[in-house]
Amino acid sequence: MNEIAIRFTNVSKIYKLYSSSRRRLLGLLFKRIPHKTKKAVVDMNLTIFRGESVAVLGRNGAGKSTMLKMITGVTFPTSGEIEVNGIVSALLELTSGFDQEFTGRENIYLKGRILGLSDADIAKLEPAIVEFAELEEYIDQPVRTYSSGMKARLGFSICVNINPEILIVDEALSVGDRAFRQKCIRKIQEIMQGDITMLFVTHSTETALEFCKRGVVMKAGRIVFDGDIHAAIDYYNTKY
Ligand SMILES: Nc1ncnc2c1ncn2[C@@H]1O[C@H](COP(=O)(O)OP(=O)(O)OP(=O)(O)O)[C@@H](O)[C@H]1O
Repeated sequence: MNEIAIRFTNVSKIYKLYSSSRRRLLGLLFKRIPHKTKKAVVDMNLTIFRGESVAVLGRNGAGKSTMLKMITGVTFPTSGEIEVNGIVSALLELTSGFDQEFTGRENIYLKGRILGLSDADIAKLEPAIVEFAELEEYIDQPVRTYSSGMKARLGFSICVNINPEILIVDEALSVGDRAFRQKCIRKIQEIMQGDITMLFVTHSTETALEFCKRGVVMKAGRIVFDGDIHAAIDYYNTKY
């Protein structure tokens, strides 16, 4: 039987919009503070099996990032349930969780621990992480001395070298210069040869076709198509 990697059951996410930061703060304490609501994800049901590579297509504001953030635990559903089985690595906010005063090496341990790895496991992965990030000279300097590209390279390198079981990629991601981006794409292709589950948010149907076999099309928070990637792209291009 196929193993479930990710399952959404009747998941909705409703954001509350307040007219000022003061009201937003009060809104955390009192339910009655006036606000508008935005349904970012509406009653979503979706099952992704281990080893599947799924593209999520949809225009700006369709709810794609909200869906990913709920998988990684950055935000929580307002209602419904999300089941996630496996170590998740998200190429979304690559530098989140870094301590600017810590060195690159110390941050590898910091982020590795956040991702649930033991120090012994991280020690084994450390050389590959440093090498891939091309930060040998700087790895023992505080991260605050890094350029934004260097930080992103370190973040990317940690995410792809920890042997994730579920990889979440947002194409908005731009890591370092062109040569490094090519290297990232090759690395993603390489880890996709294994038994990894991948979720790929993209506006590019070409990229979706290159990486994914299944396509989910989202519109206004709902899944409007789910199936073979060719059919999903056809739906997105002609019926969306
Ligand atoms: N923190 C938030 N507070 C309020 N509204 C939000 C928040 N995050 C997202 N939204 C709203 O939820 C809706 C879905 O946003 P989301 O970022 O998930 O869309 P998206 O499909 O990822 O878009 P894009 O392609 O532009 O990245 C949008 O209308 C957005 O304005």
